Amino acid sequence: MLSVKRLATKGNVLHKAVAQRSYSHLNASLAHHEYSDPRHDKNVHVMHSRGVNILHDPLLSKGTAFSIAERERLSIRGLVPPRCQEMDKQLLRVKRNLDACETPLAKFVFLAALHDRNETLYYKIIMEHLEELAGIIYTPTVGLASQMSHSIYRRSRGMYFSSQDRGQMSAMVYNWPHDQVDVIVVTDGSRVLGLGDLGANGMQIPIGKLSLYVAAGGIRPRAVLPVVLDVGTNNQDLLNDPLYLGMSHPRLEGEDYYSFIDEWVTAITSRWPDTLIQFEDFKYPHAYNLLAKYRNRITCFNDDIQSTSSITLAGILASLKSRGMSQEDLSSERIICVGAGSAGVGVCEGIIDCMVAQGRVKSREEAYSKIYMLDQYGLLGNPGFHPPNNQDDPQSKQYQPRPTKLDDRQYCYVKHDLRDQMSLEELVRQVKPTVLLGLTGIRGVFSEEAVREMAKHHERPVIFPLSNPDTHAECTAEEAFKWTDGRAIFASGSPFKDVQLPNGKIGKTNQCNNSYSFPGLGLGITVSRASRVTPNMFLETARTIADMATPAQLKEGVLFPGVSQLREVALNVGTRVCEVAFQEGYATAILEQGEILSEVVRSSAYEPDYVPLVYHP
Ligand SMILES: O=C([O-])CC(=O)C(=O)O
Ligand SMILES: [Mg+2]
Repeated sequence: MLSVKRLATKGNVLHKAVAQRSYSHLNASLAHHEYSDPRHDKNVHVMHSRGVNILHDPLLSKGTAFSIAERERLSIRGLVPPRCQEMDKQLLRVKRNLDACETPLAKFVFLAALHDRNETLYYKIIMEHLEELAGIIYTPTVGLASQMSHSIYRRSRGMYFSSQDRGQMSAMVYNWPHDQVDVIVVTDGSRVLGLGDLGANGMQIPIGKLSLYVAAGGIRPRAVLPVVLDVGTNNQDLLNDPLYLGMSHPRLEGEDYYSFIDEWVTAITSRWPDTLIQFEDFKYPHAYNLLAKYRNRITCFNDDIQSTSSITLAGILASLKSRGMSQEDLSSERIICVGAGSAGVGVCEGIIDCMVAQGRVKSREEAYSKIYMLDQYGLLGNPGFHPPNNQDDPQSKQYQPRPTKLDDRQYCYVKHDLRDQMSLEELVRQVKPTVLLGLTGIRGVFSEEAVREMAKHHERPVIFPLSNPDTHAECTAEEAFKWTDGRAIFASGSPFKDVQLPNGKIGKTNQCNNSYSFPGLGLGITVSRASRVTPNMFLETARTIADMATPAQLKEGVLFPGVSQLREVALNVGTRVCEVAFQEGYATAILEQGEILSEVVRSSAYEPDYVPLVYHP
């Protein structure tokens, strides 16, 4: 294993070589090492081929920015317009064209095409306008783009493994052209955001997540791999659509499903043993079962369960400070979580982990007692407490037990002293929660009655409608502020604009999305080459982010730095995750004496700048 220090030195050697224009001494072994150097994108890129293919390779192309000397060196003289244009002019052109697109979906298609032509320029524009463009390449527009993916399809990106590839996957992985893959985001498209089963159309989600891994987390564009596992779909509209691009059969389930995933994991880890695998948008309970199966075997985590949990915990911890309390007061909160799927259960587990780690609860069971969970039927409560059905009154709501039993993870939240399936409104009246979390994927679940009731009992009710995209959030920011007379501390999964309040003040919104947590996690794991992703890494991610807002921001209800600061957030999180990886003994990179981790992490992060291209046959 090359140490972090030695990798840096290799980069410097190459850099010097370019400065002196003495390319001839770059021997094959250096050129080979260049491919395993996480920083080589910053220094020089050694090419083994030249000609028009370079123009058409989005990882290498500079479009009109190739210098005359480079055009000569790479045999592309005459294949681009005569004037060499630096990146600033290219950015101007791209931004003008982007602004002329009339709809968010048109912007999405435009940016995807840029991604396919010139990745450096794509990341430059994304990073310069992160706040504006995150809403296009990521939630909410990526949700619409996923629904429409088969209609807007232009060019393939990433890899698809489908039910027709069984038995072939360990050979197929070698079709991917890059030997080093640092991060894979994989989905089976079974629960895409709050939009349900979108089958192979789910590919837009790994692509969007990995764009943020690069833009915010500083992972190199050539080292990311988006993947769809196409095990069929139960979405009848897609199955009936002649343009749909995925397999045309219902989803594999049971043993067929799990052995399919197993074949894929084996194939991937045989080619890239130290890659980080992020499981994304798998439906409940597959999401949990896969995490339980692989978390202690390979470097992996589930984004919806673990990184959503981490950022939600960060939001609650920061909200404690903004309400004049300390983060250590977490276990004095009363939390209602509406949603008992992968994100709902995952978010609550993270909160419980933190309560236990803080040591203010006597047991994990006591921590569970602080969180009230509802599914689509209502509170997970005690069926025995239900009044008997009134057979004589056909109008009265008849109690029906849930059609499927709660599993062990959900069962931990059952409140034995409260009636099963109690409505949110009634529960709020009884419990007077301090925090309301929404992870249902259903607009309108946070009713006016429930929110107003909550606001009667607390000066600053914490209202987090976390479902994505914005059209599926449990309530809007306008509603939350209106129903609480502007007093809510508000965070949503997808962005909402700040709200002008009748008293002239501004109701500040926060975006509580896992894009604050996963890019830094990936950076920390890539730099430390951690072999496992551990609960402490998520806990520390939450603590790191919760400590970033200033006292003045907290006072106004701002919990996190804005989306434009995602790179800074990721560098902080990445450094902390790296430290945890070394402390817990999972780091396999070697840190030289005297190296400062935060600097190693910062200097490892990719920057979208054109680097000299050198031809070396
Ligand atoms: O993608 C997002 O915006 C957050 C997320 O993971 C989800 O909602 O599934
Ligand atoms: Mg997700």
